Order: sequence, then structure tokens, then C-alpha cells
Amino acid sequence: MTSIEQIASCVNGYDPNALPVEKAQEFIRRFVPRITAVEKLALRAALGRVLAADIISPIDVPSHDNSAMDGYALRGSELSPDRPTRLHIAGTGLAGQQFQGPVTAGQCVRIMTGAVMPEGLDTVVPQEFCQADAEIVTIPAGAVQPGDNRRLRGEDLARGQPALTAGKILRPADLGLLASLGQAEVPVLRRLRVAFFSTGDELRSIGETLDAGCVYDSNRYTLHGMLQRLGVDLLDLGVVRDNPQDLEAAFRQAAESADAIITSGGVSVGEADFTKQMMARLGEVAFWRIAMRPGRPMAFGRIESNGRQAVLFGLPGNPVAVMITFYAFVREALLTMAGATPQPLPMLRAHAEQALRKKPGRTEYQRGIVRQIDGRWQVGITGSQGSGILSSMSQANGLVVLHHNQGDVAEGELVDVLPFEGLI
Ligand SMILES: Nc1nc2c(c(=O)[nH]1)N[C@H]1C(S)=C(S)[C@@H](COP(=O)(O)OP(=O)(O)OC[C@H]3O[C@@H](n4cnc5c(N)ncnc54)[C@H](O)[C@@H]3O)O[C@H]1N2
Ligand code: MOO
Repeated sequence: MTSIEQIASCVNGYDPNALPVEKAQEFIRRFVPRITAVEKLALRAALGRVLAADIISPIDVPSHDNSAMDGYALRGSELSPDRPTRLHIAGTGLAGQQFQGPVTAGQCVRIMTGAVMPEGLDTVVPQEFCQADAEIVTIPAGAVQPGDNRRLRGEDLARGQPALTAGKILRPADLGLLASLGQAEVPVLRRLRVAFFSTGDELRSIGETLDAGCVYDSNRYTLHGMLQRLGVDLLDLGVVRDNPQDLEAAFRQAAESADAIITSGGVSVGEADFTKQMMARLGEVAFWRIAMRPGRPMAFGRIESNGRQAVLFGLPGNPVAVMITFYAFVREALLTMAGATPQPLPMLRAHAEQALRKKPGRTEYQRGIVRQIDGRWQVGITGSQGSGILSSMSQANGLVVLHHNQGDVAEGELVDVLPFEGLI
């Protein structure tokens, strides 16, 4: 496995005290291992899982040329371009049945959507475009062109061609696609296992008394939600006190049972931050100050215990910083580790509803409410943007991303917004 030092020497402009977001992302991408173990699942159970191998289509879908409309199948060459065409009805073709019998010149076949195109016929006129009695159909000139309303054999998936490629996270359409190939089982990569815990003596778990100076541990719940949405297996190790014995035990348990460890708190410069020392002692860890806001301090590396190792993300303790660093770094890293091929997230461009102050030289993530007013996308900021204001994240429906080199934003200026909601 490549060491932190080796990777640092490959990443241009690597500076652990002012690391731009893109550099940290590049570093992480180079560092993390990928899961290779494969399991076979029944089709329905594979939703959200990472496909382990390319799927080559064993058949043509559809398997025959067929009609896209209810109407009449005919020879396109028999359509008259400048006067109505009259054809005799030779019979009916229903979906799932093959029309039997020859169709001679001057004849057509009554056909239903999905029915196999009778031999020699290449065009379908929808029934509402023409007039018909029991025997004769009259098609107005120009109602259809030769080849219209016919679906070709293999036009969805051609036999021998890749239908899906390895690394795809299976979505509903993919399950349907595999079903259309008659595939009952799918090879997927084993699920990534992620252990996480919170650190800090001031933290209380739900159900405990909130002593003076204490706060309830919210980060573990936010992390639980974010990880569950990613579809990984979770191992919640609770709140770990700021003392070396408890921290060592938690790190060892996590490294021995998970592929990745996520902690929150203890990565800054505070006096009780044993977490940092313990990370350094049990593994190979880089402590970064990232040129971003929120989420400046972060630890990244690996922890080892009894011959097992896990990738470590030591996230800052502030509740908003946990979420922002998760979406800026951890999400893509975990997907990569899970064997998926992460795609860049689509951004929306929206007009800022107010002027925004922004220092060039760091990436800022402001919590925004994006909405469409009179056909124009606008984004407003959700009040205080402090790193401890978790309600700002709850109210928001997107993140305004102010890029590294960007400066102040004027009211009405276009900014990039990362929407929270996805369609599928
Ligand atoms: N002198 C400096 N002080 C701080 C710096 C700095 O660069 N120099 N960085 C600040 C930033 S930015 C952040 S973020 C925090 C990160 O510090 P830690 O990762 O060591 O986090 P803690 O000190 O443990 O906690 C920070 C804050 O968050 C609350 N917290 C922590 N865990 C939880 C949890 N599970 N649920 C809810 N709230 C949590 C904690 O009570 C603190 O208020 O450091 C700044 N300081
Ligand atoms: O990580 Mo800190 O949140 O930048 O406040």
C-alpha cells in the first residue's frame, strides 16, 4: 500500500497547513483501497449495491422487430406520397403472437403495440391516423413515413454488447434492465463496513442527564444518517471519552472490524485532544488544515491493529463541519472504496439573494435555500453560518459553493449550488 509520504510527493502543491479542497480530494482518491470481494444477490436485493462485473447482454432486447403503436402494419414502399393509400386487412397481430400467413402486395395487418412485425412489413400507421372498415384501411397521404412506429430488434440492448458496466451503483432502471435480460442474480461487491464514534468529555448520549457545560452528542446521529444513505454497513461505537485507554480500545476495535473509521472531534489544537496523539500512535495519519470553511482541521490516514487496517477520517467536532467534510471528502472516498465509480455531483446556478462576503484562497460552503421565482433560480442564506449552527443545515436545501479563488459575491450574481435532493 502506498504511504502518505509517497502520495504527498505526487500531489502538486501539497501543504498540510493550507491544503486546497481539490488537493485533499486527489490525495484521498490516490490513497484509499478498493473492495474486490464479490457476492451474488437475487435481483431485487441488489438495489443500491455496486455491480462487480460488466454485464454482457445474452439476447437482443427486444427480440423481434415490433410495433410501437396500435394500428396497421404495412410496406412503406406501398404508401402513396400524394393521395390516400387503400390496403386490404389480411388479419390481426397481437402482442406475444406471431402473425401467421403471407401478406401479399396491397395488404396490411391490424397490429397491436408490442406485436411482432409480420414478415416483409416495416411501417405502422396508428389507427387514429386512418379510416378503416372490416376489410379496407384508408391512409391519408403523408400520415406516416416508411419505417415509422416500428421498434427494431436489439434497439434497447444488442446481444453481445455491454448492458451495464462494473462499478455502477444499481438503480431501479438497472434492476429492470437486468430483468429484461432474464437475469435472476447479480454479482455485486461486498458492502463497505464503516465504524464511527464521537469523542469528547463534554458529550452526553440521549437518555443521560445534561450536566453543566455538556451537549448531547448529535454528530453520531448525523453520521448515521449520512452513512445509511450511502448504503454502507454501520458499526456505531458510541461516545468515547478523552482518555488514552478508551480511545485506544475504540480505535483498535474499529480497525479490526471495519474498512473505514470516522471520528468526530479532537483534531484541532485543544489541550484534551488525545485523539490526535492516539491516531498518530496507532497508524499513519496526516493532520491537515484544509483551505475551507467550515471544516478546517481534519485528519486522514490509516489505523492498524493486530494486522488489520482501516482508512481513517478524523472529522472536526463542530456539527456543521462534520457534515461539510463528509460531503466534500468522505462520501466520494467511501464510494470509491466500495468499488463504485463516483460521478461529479450536478451543480445548479442560482442568483444570490444577498451579497456574500468571501475571502479568496479557501472554499466556503454556505447553507442555502434555493427556490425558483418567476422562472429564475435564486438562493438565500439560512441565517448564521457558524460551524455549530446545525439548524442551518436542517433548514437548507442546498449548499452554496464559493470556490477557492472566488471573492465577494454581489447581490444577484450567479453562484454554484449543490442541491440536497436527488430524483432517484
Ligand atoms: N485555536 C484554535 N482553535 C480552534 C481551531 C483552530 O484552528 N485553532 N479550529 C476550530 C475549528 S474550525 C473547529 S471545527 C474545531 C475542531 O475542533 P475538534 O475537532 O478538536 O473538536 P472539539 O474541540 O472536540 O469540538 C468542537 C466543538 O464541537 C462540539 N462537538 C464535538 N463533538 C460533538 C458531537 N458529537 N455532537 C455535538 N457537538 C459536538 C464540541 O462540543 C465543541 O463545541 O476547533 C476550533 N478551534
Ligand atoms: O471545522 Mo471548523 O467548523 O471550520 O469551524
